[in-house]
Amino acid sequence: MASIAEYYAGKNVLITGATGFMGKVLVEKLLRSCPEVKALYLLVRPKAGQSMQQRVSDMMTCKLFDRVREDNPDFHQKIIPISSELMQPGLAISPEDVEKLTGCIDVVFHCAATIRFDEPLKHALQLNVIATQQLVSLAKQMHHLEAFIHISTAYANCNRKHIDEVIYPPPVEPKKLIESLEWMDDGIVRDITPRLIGDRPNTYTYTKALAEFVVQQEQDKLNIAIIRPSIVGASWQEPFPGWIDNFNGPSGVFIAAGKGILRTMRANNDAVADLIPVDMVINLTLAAGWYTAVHRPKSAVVYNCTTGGINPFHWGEIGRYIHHVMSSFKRNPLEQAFRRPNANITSNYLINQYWILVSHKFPALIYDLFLRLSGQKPQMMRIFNRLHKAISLLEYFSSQDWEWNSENMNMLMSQLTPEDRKTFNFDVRQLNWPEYIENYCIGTKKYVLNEDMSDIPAARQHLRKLRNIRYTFNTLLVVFIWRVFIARSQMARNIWYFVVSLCFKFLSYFRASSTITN
Ligand SMILES: CCCCCCCCCCCCCCCCCC(=O)SCCNC(=O)CCNC(=O)[C@H](O)C(C)(C)COP(=O)(O)OP(=O)(O)OC[C@H]1O[C@@H](n2cnc3c(N)ncnc32)[C@H](O)[C@@H]1OP(=O)(O)O
Ligand SMILES: NC(=O)C1=CN([C@@H]2O[C@H](COP(=O)(O)OP(=O)(O)OC[C@H]3O[C@@H](n4cnc5c(N)ncnc54)[C@H](OP(=O)(O)O)[C@@H]3O)[C@@H](O)[C@H]2O)C=CC1
Repeated sequence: MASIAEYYAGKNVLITGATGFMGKVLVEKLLRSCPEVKALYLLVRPKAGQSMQQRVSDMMTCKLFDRVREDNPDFHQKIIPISSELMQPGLAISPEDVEKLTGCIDVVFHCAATIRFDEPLKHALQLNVIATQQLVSLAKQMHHLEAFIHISTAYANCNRKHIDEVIYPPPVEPKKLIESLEWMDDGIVRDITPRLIGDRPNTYTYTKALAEFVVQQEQDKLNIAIIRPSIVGASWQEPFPGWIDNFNGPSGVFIAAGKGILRTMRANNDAVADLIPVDMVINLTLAAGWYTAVHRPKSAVVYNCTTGGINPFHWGEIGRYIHHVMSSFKRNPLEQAFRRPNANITSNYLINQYWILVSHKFPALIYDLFLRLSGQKPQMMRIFNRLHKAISLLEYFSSQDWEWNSENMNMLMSQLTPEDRKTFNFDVRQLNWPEYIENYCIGTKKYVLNEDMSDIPAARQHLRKLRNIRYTFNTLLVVFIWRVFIARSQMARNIWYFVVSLCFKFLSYFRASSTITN
């Protein structure tokens, strides 16, 4: 049987969401580890005043592609951008491009989605469900298509506690929902959204569940695999340890903690923190593409791409490793930190609220007061309000426990040759969590914030300055409180005199004993 790289040799691959976090890693890995792939057709839209050509060119110059560039400086010749806006009818692909794609594509990877937790339902439905439906229709017209790989999420069925590698009945028939939302204005849709999503936390997980069903409906006509990654984090090894380019999920939390802004977060200590590195997800995705095309399973195969059942890591452990995370940030500090990094995880709501008040709101108030007094615009309270909104949306995932069955992931691994197991490694048992988290933190600094590692001494100096400010502030606070007490209470005065006289006696004793020994 052909190895994975041999399978992709000479193949034309279509990728949606290639400009996104996972899509980019997929493109890079395909080019680097399957160098004989014929061409990658990327469905890209123009955005923020940039044409799709420009966006793809910019993407290929980014650091992620350094290793591919080294191996093959002409790699860009294999990339063929196709203009497409997935929210439009027919995905806004020109008839010539449709003809080209239907004539040559062998494998489709569908990564595009809106992953925002606060997306209005209509928008999430349009992109995550209707666009998927349209892509499936396009795929059915492809003459040589061997595999259709859909990227879902392990949380599509987060209303269940145990999640098997099956497609569950959808919360509502997608067709009916699409038809009924068509005539409703945005206000009505907003009002009925909580009723519709029911026991799911957001429109994202709800629409991803519907999308799985939409894909499954075509399992008789297409060879389908559905990949369900859990919380996708920075890369483990490839192309560089710690590569990450966004603020989603834990990345924003780590950055906010590293900047000394986030000091407390609620998580269930005993629950599994199901992180999975992006390179492992992509390796599994490519292996699933190969397996689907070669074995052509009769029905859609679902891969729960998670770590919890195999190499579990708990929020409580993050709590213990947090010193590791924080000391990593103290060794490699982020620039312009607000305070020294020192975050805590707690499962207790009241304790969390207390720390929010003392460690978030109070310092923000003081800082904003300082800004106002120095004639600047206050900003810290606004930043904290946004942080609290983001954290409140993430806490659903950090305060509960799920159990995913990942037998298909193990089955797939057993099908790989020893060589492929190394090149397309998704053996999560090999993950060393403290080392991974340390690289993740450094990655947020290097690749998300684009901070120069040579500026670390200055960042450390800034942390020392913050420490001195804290010591001075704390000393002044204690003296102030004590002064207030002494002025008002006879007992405080008595204690104060007692402590002072005790210190004096000690000093006299030590001076006397050192005079005798001399
Ligand atoms: C030490 C403690 C350690 C403990 C670790 C604990 C970790 C817990 C993490 C739990 C994670 C659970 C995730 C569950 C994942 C489900 C998996 C998936 O399927 S799906 C995948 C998961 N999906 C997600 O994770 C999506 C979740 N995110 C969202 O839904 C939205 O971002 C939002 C609603 C939270 C905020 O919306 P909104 O307020 O409108 O804000 P915008 O987004 O519009 O951003 C505005 C600007 O701010 C920028 N920026 C952002 N953060 C930071 C930062 N920290 N700093 C600086 N800057 C930051 C941002 O780049 C943007 O810049 P620009 O582009 O304008 O230049
Ligand atoms: N990140 C995570 O933690 C997890 C992600 N997933 C799934 O993985 C997949 C990829 O996620 P991720 O890479 O993190 O997401 P990103 O938000 O980084 O990328 C989304 C991609 O979709 C494209 N896209 C969005 N809207 C449109 C549109 N209207 N027309 C054309 N393209 C569009 C974006 O293009 P553009 O650049 O033009 O905006 C981008 O390339 C998603 O299906 C997600 O559900 C699953 C589990 C966890």
